[in-house]
Amino acid sequence: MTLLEVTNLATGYGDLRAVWDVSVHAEPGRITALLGRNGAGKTTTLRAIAGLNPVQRGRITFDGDDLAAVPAHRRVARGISYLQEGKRIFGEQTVAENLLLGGYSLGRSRRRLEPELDTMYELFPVLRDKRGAPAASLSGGQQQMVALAQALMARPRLLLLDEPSGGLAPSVVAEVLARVDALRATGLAILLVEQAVDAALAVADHVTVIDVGRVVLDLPAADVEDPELIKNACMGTATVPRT
Ligand SMILES: Nc1ncnc2c1ncn2[C@@H]1O[C@H](COP(=O)(O)OP(=O)(O)OP(=O)(O)O)[C@@H](O)[C@H]1O
Repeated sequence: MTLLEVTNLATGYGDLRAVWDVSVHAEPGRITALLGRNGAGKTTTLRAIAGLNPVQRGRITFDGDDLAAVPAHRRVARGISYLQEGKRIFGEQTVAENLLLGGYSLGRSRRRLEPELDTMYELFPVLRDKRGAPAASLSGGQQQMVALAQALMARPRLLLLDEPSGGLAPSVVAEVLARVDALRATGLAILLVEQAVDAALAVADHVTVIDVGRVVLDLPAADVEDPELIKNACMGTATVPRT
C-alpha cells in the first residue's frame, strides 16, 4: 500500500519556485531514496510534505487523504516525522532526556513514554548504555542516532530523513544507514534524502532522482543496473532558473 503519494508537486519559497514537478512515493516497511545534486530540490520537497512549504501545484496524499489543508503540526500528529538536515540535539541533556523530548511534542506524559524508550534502546542498543550521559559526550554517529530516535519517539508512520550521513566519517555513515535499514522491519515508511549515493542505494527499495526540481529517474532499487549513472546525476550543483 502506498502511504505517501506526492504527485506532480510544485513548491518553493515565496515567489521562488524550487520544485517544478516531483512525484515520489513511500510505502510501509520500505525505503525510498530521494537523490539529486545540491540544490536539486530534495529538502524543499521534504519540507512541502512536512507542511513547511506550500503546495503550489500537484497533490500530496497521506494514507489516502489530501494534506493540502493540514497544517504542519497536525501532520506530525497524523504520523509524519521530519528529521531535518543537521538537526541538533540538546548536548547538555542526557540521551534519555533528548529522547523524551521527542515524545513530549505530542503531549504524552513521561510515564506513558517509558515503554517507547525501551523500544528505542532495542533499535539503538548503544543508546541504552549511554542513556544517562550528556548527549554532547557521544560520537557524531551516536548523536545522529539520538536525533533519529528522538524523531521516532513521536511514533511516526512516515519518516522524512534529510541527509542522516551529513558531516559523518564514511565508516560511520554505513553504521547510521544500517540503523535506518533496520527500521524497515518496524513497518515505518522512510523517504531518505542522501548525498552518500552508494550508502543510500545499499539500503533503498526504490530510487527517485530529481534535478532542477523535476524527476529524472524513478525505478526500483533492484533495477539499478549501473550505480554510476545515478551518481553522475547527483554530482555538481544544480542551477535553478529564477522564473
Ligand atoms: N529558504 C530558502 N529561500 C529561498 N530559496 C531557497 C531556500 N532554501 C533553498 N532554496 C533554493 O531552493 C532550491 C532547492 O534547494 P534544496 O535545499 O531543496 O535542494 P537540495 O536538493 O536539498 O540540495 P542540498 O543537497 O544542497 O540540500 C535551491 O536553488 C536553493 O537555493
